[in-house]
Amino acid sequence: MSGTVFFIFGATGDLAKRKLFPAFYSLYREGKLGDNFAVVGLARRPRTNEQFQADVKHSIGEFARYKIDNEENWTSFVQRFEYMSLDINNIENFHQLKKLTDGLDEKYETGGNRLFYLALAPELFGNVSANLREGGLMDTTGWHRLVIEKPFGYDLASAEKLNEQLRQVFEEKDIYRIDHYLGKEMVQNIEFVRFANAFFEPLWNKTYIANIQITLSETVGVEERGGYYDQSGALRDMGQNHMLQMLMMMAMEPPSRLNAEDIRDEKVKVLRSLRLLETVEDVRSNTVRGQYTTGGSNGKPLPAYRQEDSVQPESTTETYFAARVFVDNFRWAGVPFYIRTGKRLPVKTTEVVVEFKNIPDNVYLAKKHDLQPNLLVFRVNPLEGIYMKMNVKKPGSEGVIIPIAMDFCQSCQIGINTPEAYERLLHDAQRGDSTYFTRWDEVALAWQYVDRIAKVWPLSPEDLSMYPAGSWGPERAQEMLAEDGFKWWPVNGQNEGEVDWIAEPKPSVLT
Ligand SMILES: NC(=O)C1=CN([C@@H]2O[C@H](COP(=O)(O)OP(=O)(O)OC[C@H]3O[C@@H](n4cnc5c(N)ncnc54)[C@H](OP(=O)(O)O)[C@@H]3O)[C@@H](O)[C@H]2O)C=CC1
Ligand SMILES: O=C1O[C@H](COP(=O)(O)O)[C@@H](O)[C@H](O)[C@H]1O
Repeated sequence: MSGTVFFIFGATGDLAKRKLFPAFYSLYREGKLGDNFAVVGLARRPRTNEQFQADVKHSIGEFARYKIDNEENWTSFVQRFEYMSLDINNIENFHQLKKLTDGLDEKYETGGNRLFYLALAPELFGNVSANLREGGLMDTTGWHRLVIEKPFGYDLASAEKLNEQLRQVFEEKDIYRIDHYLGKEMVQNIEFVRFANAFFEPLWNKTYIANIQITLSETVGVEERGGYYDQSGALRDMGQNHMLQMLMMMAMEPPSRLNAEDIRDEKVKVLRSLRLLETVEDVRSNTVRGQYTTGGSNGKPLPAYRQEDSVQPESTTETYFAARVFVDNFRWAGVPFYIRTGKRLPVKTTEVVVEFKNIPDNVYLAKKHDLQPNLLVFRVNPLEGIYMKMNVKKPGSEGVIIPIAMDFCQSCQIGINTPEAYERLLHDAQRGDSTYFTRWDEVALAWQYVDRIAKVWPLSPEDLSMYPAGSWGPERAQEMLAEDGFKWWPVNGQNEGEVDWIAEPKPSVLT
């Protein structure tokens, strides 16, 4: 592993505390950081190195996968963390940072390699990159990479502006735009399951697949992020990035070579094939939006979105979003991809369901009453695994067909040792692998798709449906699938009060 100085801009913030410091520790424990590294924490508030190291220890104690159980090992890790108080807008601070870093390069023999991680509010991204150059931090012979958090812009125009600012300092190949869903084990697994299995690969098309459903449901509300979220909403917060990324992974063609550019080329082709929602009516009939009102979960009352901190009392921001998306290419002609996400839904889960078409008319189908389609389900979060729903003969019966599940629960087997998304992504950025980061053309095309929807929504304010916190969101989302003869399949064994089919399958009786 090449030597590296990591810079965490926003080192006193929530992301650094909950995700980044624990990720560093896991990578260190697994020997993935090498010996030649240092971490510089940067934010405005004053901290001594000792205070900062104590913060890092606290964060790791609370959030890391590994316990701190060896004092010598811990000391060798934490002494590499230094803190400097820096204001993004103060160029003098960047000159001081250069001096500090030149010393660290020498001390840890990093070869001048620098990884700048911006765990900051997006409006600061442009200034940081300009000041990195002005402050001389790019003047070394090693590599210089920028890791940048989402959101990347608010719409296509603002994303373009930000991209131009970054490109004045960094080449595209050195910009690592984070979408943490791409760091999730099961999202990465999609392409392996698809392309490494003879019984899926040939079926992965319009002839055999009826529809694909992607659900990202959350039980939480907007927590402390009301100010940001009220400007953003579910479409921009989750739709533009995580949901379209998963859709791309499901729909892309196999890449010719397993390298970052070839894989991302294939993903981009999916975005280019998305059927744009051209007219107001297209948007209205293919999207659903909602906002939670007061409700409850497990007997606990929950406030309405409009009562949350930093949210406008008359806000029309959507906290729920669903859409019917078409990928207009040969493979997917006519196959709907349904996507939905929302806050304050009944369960926290991310799942992708592939519903296969019914088998051709044969003796079973001709006599069937309640034969259910085969499903392949990717469980992404919080459970990780894959299950398949199949039809089999009920043991001991005469022709009773029951659906059964073949369930591979990866997280049950690997448990707490599953690497966190941020660990993988940090490690990939250090070793220069940008496969699971979003390239500029992906970001731009995703905004182009989302912008059209966002522009049209205000024209039909009556389409914003209110749903009680703790429910499954607007009824219209069920109707949208019913129009096509489909329904949302239960996620995590729950949906609209249905009985979990795994627990209590309804038999189809052959007469
Ligand atoms: N938290 C999360 O789980 C997630 C966060 N993100 C994204 O990550 C980024 C950071 O989020 P989060 O950690 O939650 O935000 P926080 O508000 O918790 O932290 C912001 C950080 O920025 C620093 N900061 C603010 N202004 C300046 C300045 N002028 N100069 C230097 N430092 C400054 C703050 O420190 P100080 O006040 O001391 O200067 C603080 O360390 C955002 O882009 C967010 O959208 C993305 C996904 C998840
Ligand atoms: O990017 C975001 O993701 C989280 C959900 O992430 P998960 O890994 O917990 O599923 C979401 O809560 C947040 O609003 C959004 O900004």
